[in-house]
Amino acid sequence: MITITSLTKRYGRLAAVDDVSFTASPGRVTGFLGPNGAGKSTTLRILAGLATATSGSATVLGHRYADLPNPGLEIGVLLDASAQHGGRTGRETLVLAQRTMGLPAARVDESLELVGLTRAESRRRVRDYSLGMRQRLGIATALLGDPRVLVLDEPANGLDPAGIRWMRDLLRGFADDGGTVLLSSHLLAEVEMIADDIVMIGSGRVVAQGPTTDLLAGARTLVRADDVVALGAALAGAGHHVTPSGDAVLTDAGPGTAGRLAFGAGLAVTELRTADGAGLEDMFLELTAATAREAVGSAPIPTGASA
Ligand SMILES: Nc1ncnc2c1ncn2[C@@H]1O[C@H](COP(=O)(O)OP(=O)(O)OP(=O)(O)O)[C@@H](O)[C@H]1O
Repeated sequence: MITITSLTKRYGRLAAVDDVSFTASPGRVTGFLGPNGAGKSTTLRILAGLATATSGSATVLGHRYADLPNPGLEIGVLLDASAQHGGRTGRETLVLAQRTMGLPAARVDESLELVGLTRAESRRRVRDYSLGMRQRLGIATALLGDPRVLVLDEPANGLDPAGIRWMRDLLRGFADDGGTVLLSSHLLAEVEMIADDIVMIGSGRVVAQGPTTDLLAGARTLVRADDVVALGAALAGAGHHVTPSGDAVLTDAGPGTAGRLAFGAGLAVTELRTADGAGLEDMFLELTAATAREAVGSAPIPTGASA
C-alpha cells in the first residue's frame, strides 16, 4: 500500500506538487498520469526518499522510505533507467545491489531471468545497453529484494512492442500476486490497458482519480458554463457524478439531462458535447488542458499505439 497525503512540494514560488492525496492498493496497478511538468516525478522522488516534501507525507506500507531499515525489501523503485552507471556490467550493477541489501547471491541470476536478460547480456557494460535493456536491468534491480511494492517512472519507455507486452504481463502478475504497483506514464493507451486505478494530475494537482472503468464510464458529457461552480452543484444536486475540468465539468449525465439541469438552474451553457467512448487519451487532454504548464493540446501525445 502506498499512501500519499496532502503532499506539497514547493520550489521557490512554484508548487510542483500541490496538496496531492491518493492511495495505491495491494493487488492493483495504479497508473499515475499527467502532462510534462505535472509533478509526477517529483511525487515519486519524494516517495522514494530522493526529495523532501514541503508538507504532507508519502508512505510505503505505513512508513516513510527513509524510515525503512532495508527499503529494497519493501519497495522496488525504477525512476530513471538511463541513470544507471555505464561503466559497470549489468551483473555488477545487480551484485552491488544484492550485497547492499544482504541478499543471497542466487537472487542475481533469478532477477536476470525474471526480466529476460541473458547471462551474456549481463556481462556487457551498461553503456552498451539499449534503453530497453536498461529498463529490464532497472526492473531486475527493483525486483531483487522481492518487494511487495513497485514504483516505476515511465517503465515502458524504450521497450519494443514485445517488451511492452512483457512489461504489462510482469506488472499484472505482480499485482495479481497481491503486490502494489504505481507507475507513471505518458503512454495513455498502455495505462488504460493495464491500470486498475488511475490518478491524473495537472500543474501539481489531482484532476481525476478512481477505478479506470469508473473514470471512463463517468466521462460521458462535457459541459461548459460561465458559472461552473453552480453548474457542478446543479448536476451533483441531481445525483450525477461531476469531475471539474478547468471552466467545464465532465459528468455521467447525458447531454440532454445535463442541458436541462443547467437550464433549470438558470445557467447559460457555452459548450455541451458528448465525451462518449473518448478513451483515456481524450479524457487526459480534456482534464489537463486547463492546467497543463506546457501546450498539451497542441502537441502530439504518444498514444502507445505502437504497443
Ligand atoms: N529541482 C527542481 N528545482 C526547481 N523546479 C523543479 C525541480 N524539479 C522539478 N521542478 C519543476 O517542478 C515541476 C514538476 O516537475 P516533475 O518533473 O515532477 O513533472 P513530471 O510530471 O514528472 O513531468 P515529466 O513528465 O516531464 O517528467 C516542473 O515545473 C519542474 O520544472
